Amino acid sequence: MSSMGEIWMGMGTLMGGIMFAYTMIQQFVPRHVADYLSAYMHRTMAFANPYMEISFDEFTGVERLKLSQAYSAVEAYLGPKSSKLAKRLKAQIVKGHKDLAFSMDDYEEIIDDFQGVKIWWSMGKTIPETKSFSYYPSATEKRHLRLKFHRRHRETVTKSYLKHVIKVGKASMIENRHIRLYSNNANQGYYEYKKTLWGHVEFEHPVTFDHLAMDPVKKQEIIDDLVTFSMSRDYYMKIGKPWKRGYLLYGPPGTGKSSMIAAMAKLLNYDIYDLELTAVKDNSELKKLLQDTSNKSITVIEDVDCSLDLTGKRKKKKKKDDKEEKDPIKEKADDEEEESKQDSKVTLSGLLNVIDGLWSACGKERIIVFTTNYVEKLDPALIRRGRMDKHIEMSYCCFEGFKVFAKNYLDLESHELFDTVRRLIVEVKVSPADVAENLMPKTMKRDSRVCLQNLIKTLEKIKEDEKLIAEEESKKKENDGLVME
Ligand SMILES: Nc1ncnc2c1ncn2[C@@H]1O[C@H](COP(=O)(O)OP(=O)(O)OP(=O)(O)O)[C@@H](O)[C@H]1O
Repeated sequence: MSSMGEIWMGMGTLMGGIMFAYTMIQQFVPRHVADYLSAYMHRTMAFANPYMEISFDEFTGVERLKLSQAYSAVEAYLGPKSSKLAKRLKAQIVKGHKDLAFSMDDYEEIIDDFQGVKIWWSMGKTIPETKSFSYYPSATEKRHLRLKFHRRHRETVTKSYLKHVIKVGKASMIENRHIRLYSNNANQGYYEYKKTLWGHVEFEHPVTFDHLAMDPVKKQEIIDDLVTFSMSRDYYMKIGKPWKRGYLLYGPPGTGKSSMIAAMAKLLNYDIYDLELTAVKDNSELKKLLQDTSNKSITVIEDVDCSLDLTGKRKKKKKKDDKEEKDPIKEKADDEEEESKQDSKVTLSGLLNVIDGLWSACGKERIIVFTTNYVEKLDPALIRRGRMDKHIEMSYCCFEGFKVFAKNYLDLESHELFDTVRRLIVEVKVSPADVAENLMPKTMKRDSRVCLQNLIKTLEKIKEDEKLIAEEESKKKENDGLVME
């Protein structure tokens, strides 16, 4: 009787023979026959192979541009195991951690153990065949993590082990999470491999709600609203509404709208997606971009009045330095950029669909924020309650707001400075940004007198500007009168 070893050897020779014959046949038979043979071959191989495999691709979606959450969770789960078990590792520095973070290198394998079941994990990648030579990695080079196990453990692996992997991985991702700031025009690299829908950086804005100078009652109301939203999963499920909320922040320049968004993200630990509408080609690109945002995120459209007009056509954003002389080359480049923006065809209805169309129900825990300096210019449809659930006016500070400034910046022993700042903020209504700009004694080690002088200069400039505006207006009125006569 043949031994087990002999049987396996025989099987091996047989499989090798089949493979050889299969390769030869493939070259000479018509395509549809080759496809049929290929499927048959795989079934035969699978029958003989006692192991099963499951793959996790790095990217998902039709165009394979969306980072797979399952892949990220598995990667996070395998991280500590890889650093102990793998022989070839990839190392990277992670913000906020002293130690390097390790992960498995390409084509490396480690073995995991779960309730006595052995699981092999390997890291692989697919490189598409390219005909031309390139120095740069291909855009379509995609990684995958693959696990292999004996098929008698199918139930254990698919029902328990994978649940365990995803749970542990997700917990580790949350623990090591840093807020990211995504932007849709940051990653338009020259090279194909660099192009993705969103580019991101770590979000390091230091502002929190404690730093925001505004009416404390209003501030607390906003905090409560945000926290309630983030904990209302069951409520949204019960009433059958997508778990999302819209905020409209409006008010004069420099009154803290961007700072408020940063404080919101910090409070909830959400990523920020800064959507530059003028860089979006059309409605379908807008949809793709929004579909590619993650849960627990804030999508921001700043100065929405400048990005889209009420008929859905594009408007030029007013350049600050219109009156300044410009370098002609830079001017040409700017004009070209502006023209390309004009080519984009995002419409008002496209934007409305993005906010409350069918697809928007796909994500969870999403906030959308519009900011504007001119709320009256916006189409009421865009900001009606239900779309933009909460309208927040950011304005010049009241006395309570001034107290936050005093706490943030002032040397409280300098009564002269204290009084001037109070007057500027509460009475003259200088924008918080202008005041903040001039009040940095703690950080900049400037003495109070310098701050005071700066503030007085700011005040004088404001008065001068006001005088100029008044003069221009009266001249215009006079001219209008002459024309009438
Ligand atoms: N309410 C505020 N509380 C504290 N600091 C503020 C406030 N408003 C403005 N600042 C200061 O002014 C700077 C600019 O403010 P910010 O960019 O948030 O204003 P904004 O309303 O978004 O302006 P814009 O409309 O011009 O975009 C901030 O970095 C901060 O230092």
